[in-house]
This record gives sequence, structure tokens and C-alpha cells, in this order.
Amino acid sequence: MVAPRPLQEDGNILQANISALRDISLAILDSLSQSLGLTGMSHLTSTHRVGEASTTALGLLKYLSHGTSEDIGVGHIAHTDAGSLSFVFTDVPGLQVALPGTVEWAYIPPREGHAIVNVGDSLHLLSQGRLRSSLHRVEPYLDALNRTKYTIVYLVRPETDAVFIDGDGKEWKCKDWYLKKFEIFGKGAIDLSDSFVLTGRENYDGRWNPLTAAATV
Ligand SMILES: O=C(O)CCC(=O)C(=O)O
Ligand SMILES: [Fe+2]
Repeated sequence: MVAPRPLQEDGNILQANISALRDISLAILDSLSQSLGLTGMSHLTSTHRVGEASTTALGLLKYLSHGTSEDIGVGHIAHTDAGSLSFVFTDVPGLQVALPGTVEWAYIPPREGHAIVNVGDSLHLLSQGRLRSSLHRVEPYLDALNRTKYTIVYLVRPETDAVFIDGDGKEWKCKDWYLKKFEIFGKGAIDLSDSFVLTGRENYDGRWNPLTAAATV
């Protein structure tokens, strides 16, 4: 596979960006911990130590254009991210977030020089529910239907052996929570029995309705 030209010309660009994103994410985790009074082993950086094994990842997503599939094949189903923090870089709109406490969706327009940063399940669980993972999805945006949407995501995840306690007092190893979540993503179809793990809500699929969307956007 041939690397994109900027990477061929400067192999360090990737490493430099990953290091910067890692430092920024640790600063955010530190600041959140101070604000929430999380100290000692509960301090969020204590489960995100540099050099410890984790599945933190950098990804490039390319979305199918609107019209290439009839229903849910376009975009990204409603979900919360499994990890701690997700940095989303894109210049094509389409990302929607569920407004807190409602079932209404709002587009988050890209802003030049900015990233969108989502809180994921891991921070929800590590902060004993004080931080909430954001429910979001990607839908066609009517002004950008003919543009291919690319997104670069930097997905910060805790150490593989970090331990979570869920709302029912059940203990999870970070890696088991991820396996469960990725198994659901891998199914390719929405099964309502999975909806709590996928979206944090029971019996909910958050599916996009093209008819309503066309009328309201
Ligand atoms: O492409 C986007 O704007 C969002 C991507 C996303 O939600 C994800 O990778 O989990
Ligand atoms: Fe996401």
C-alpha cells in the first residue's frame, strides 16, 4: 500500500501528530479529574499511562455517498464511543449529536482549525457515571450530498487491563467491554437487544428517517 503523499514526504508527521494528540488528551483527562475531584487511582490519567498497553487508535473513515444505499448503509448508526475521548477531524458536515435529555438530533458543523471531542463509555464508567458518553450518528447533510466525507479520528482508550464498574455494580475489564461493543458494530444490522450497550438507551436504534429529515433540515 502506498502512503498518502504528505506521509511519504514527511514520515514524522504522523508520529508528531499522535504525540501532540496524546499530550492534549492527557491534559483534558487531568483537567476533568481535577474538576470532578478524582484523585489517586481514580484520577483519569492513572488508567491512561504512557507506555502501557491500550487500543488507542488513529483511523481514517470514508463514508459512502448518499444514494449509494437505500437505507442505513450510508453514515454511521447512532452510538456512543467505547473509548475515553474521541477527537474527530473532518471538513464535511454530517455528524449529529443527540441533545442531552432529548431524542432530538443536532448537526455539529465542522469548524476550521477545530476538532470535535466526544466523551465515550470508558469515561462514563471510570468516573462512576459523572461524565456522560455522547450519543451521536452520521447522516447525509443535504448541502453536502455530493461530497465524499472523510473523517480522521483519534480514539483514546484506557489501558487494556483498566477495570470499570457499571451502573449495576458489575465489574468489567476494559478489553471485555470493547469486545462486546465491537461485536455489536460488526453485526452490521441494528438489534434492539444490543441497544443499551450501543447507545446507552434501552430499545432505541436512533435510526435516521429520510422522510422526516428531508422535511426538517
Ligand atoms: O465521522 C464522524 O464525524 C464521526 C465518527 C464517529 O462517530 C466514530 O468514529 O466513532
Ligand atoms: Fe463515534
